[in-house]
Amino acid sequence: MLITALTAACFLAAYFSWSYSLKLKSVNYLPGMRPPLSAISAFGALIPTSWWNPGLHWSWEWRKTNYFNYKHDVISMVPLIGRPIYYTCSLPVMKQLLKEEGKLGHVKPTEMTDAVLVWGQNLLSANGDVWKRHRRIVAPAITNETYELISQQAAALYEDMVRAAKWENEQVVTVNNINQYIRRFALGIISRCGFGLQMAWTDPNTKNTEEEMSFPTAMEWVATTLVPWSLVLPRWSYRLPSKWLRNMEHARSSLAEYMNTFVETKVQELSGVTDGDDHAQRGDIFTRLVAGLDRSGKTGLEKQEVIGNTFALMFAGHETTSSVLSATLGYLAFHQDEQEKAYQEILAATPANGELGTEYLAKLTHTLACFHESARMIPAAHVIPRDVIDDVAVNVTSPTPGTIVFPKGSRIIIDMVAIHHNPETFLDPEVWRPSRWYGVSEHDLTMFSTGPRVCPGRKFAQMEAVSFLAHLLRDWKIDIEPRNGETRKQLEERVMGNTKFIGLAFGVRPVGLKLIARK
Ligand code: HEM
Repeated sequence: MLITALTAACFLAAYFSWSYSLKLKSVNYLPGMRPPLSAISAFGALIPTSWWNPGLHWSWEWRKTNYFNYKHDVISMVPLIGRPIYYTCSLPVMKQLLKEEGKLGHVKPTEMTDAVLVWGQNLLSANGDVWKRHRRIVAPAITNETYELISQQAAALYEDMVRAAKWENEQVVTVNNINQYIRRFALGIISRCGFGLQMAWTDPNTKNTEEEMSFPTAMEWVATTLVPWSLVLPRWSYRLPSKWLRNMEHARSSLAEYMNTFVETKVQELSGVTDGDDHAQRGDIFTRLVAGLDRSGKTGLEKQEVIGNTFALMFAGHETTSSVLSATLGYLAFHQDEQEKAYQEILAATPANGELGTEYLAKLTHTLACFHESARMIPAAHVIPRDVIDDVAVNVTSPTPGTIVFPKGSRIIIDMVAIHHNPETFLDPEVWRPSRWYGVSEHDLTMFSTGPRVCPGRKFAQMEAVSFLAHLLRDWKIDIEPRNGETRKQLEERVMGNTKFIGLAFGVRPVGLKLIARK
């Protein structure tokens, strides 16, 4: 018995050592991490970052020293259990990989995009020709009219927020969790401007009973809980006797029903539109997507694809922007001089009637730079994963100039945290300095990626962020209270260094702020 067990153990050890040596060979023995579990496997991600397990947060936790002190453009992670992965902290490598990706045909790993496929194929998850068709229809659906709508709706939502929170007559307000307000604001903006859904600040349908769940609540559950957990949990588990799992299933089915109704209603609305009417051309994003339903072949979307894209845009469009906006407010509270600059800029741009339209927002370059700098410090889209379908060669400069070939079938993770904290690219990367974004061209706003799959919601996010900041900073000076004799520096490290995943977006944990009325 003992001999059998020992022999089995020997075989197992020999097998592991043989398969591990193959994995090392597959990455050409490129230096890097050799953990027991992959950082993006279900178990590896759930275990906190520590010396033996990189975990989901390794890139952030070790951001000051990663990639052998940023002396290697590309490293490999070869886990004992799980597939080997290349990671890069180099902006030039990212550009080489993504610039031509339409031609090179990289694909997004399905395990990492399946979670947003539940409602139908969509721009976020699709690859190849399917992606091209979705991109052709979805990206142009965000138009100048959308940006105009954002500036109008941001003003209305901001007023609703102040009223609902009863801040109107207050001189000083203490907010324990500004992120909550911003999340609701961002969901309100994408619902109203993207999909013409007049989501009120205070949800009248707050009962959220077993039978009925409101749209915002269902969206919140799905975006922050169902999507990330569905990467780990099997589908059947939603039927297990647990209130939490039941809620998740309830949220999924409620959202499916809402989205189905939205599409049906919009189809009926559009069926009343005569040929000469350009209503569909002028409409919000959703109207344009539904207008594409009738078409076929290369220019059309199926009903389930319209629903898939509706969800994808809602999802991609609110968690990311709200994460960066929360971080921006945190940084502005710590950097009073930069906040004052933004305030003066906003005052100078505000017309006599107080209305901030798109033309005034275009003048808020410093305010926008504060948003960009926060997106650099804490990138909401923290990784860009790709599988290459052919050998791909890239030029590197560190540790020595040369070429690295990623063999066909390999997985590469473009590490957005490391790219944005790499001192070779960003001088003093740990310093929050908005001026580094002054005059930077749209194509170099790295936090929105680059190449054909660059974020189509970039301008949407910028308009939304600047509109919100313009209203809030005009009315309130924001500050943050130290605790137990902390210095401002220590406080900043504690608050802004404390990050987590909100759904699939990366962001700062709840930030508590003091708002002091400007008048
Ligand atoms: C601060 C806010 C945002 C940031 C930092 C951000 C960042 C990014 C990044 C880095 C990508 C590339 C991901 C990849 O290729 O794997 C991306 C893609 C995407 N983003 Fe954004 N995004 C933001 C806001 C938005 C908004 C507001 C929308 C919609 C209204 C949106 C919709 C999308 C979509 C649909 C894609 C997939 C595009 C494709 O694959 O062709 N994003 N975003």
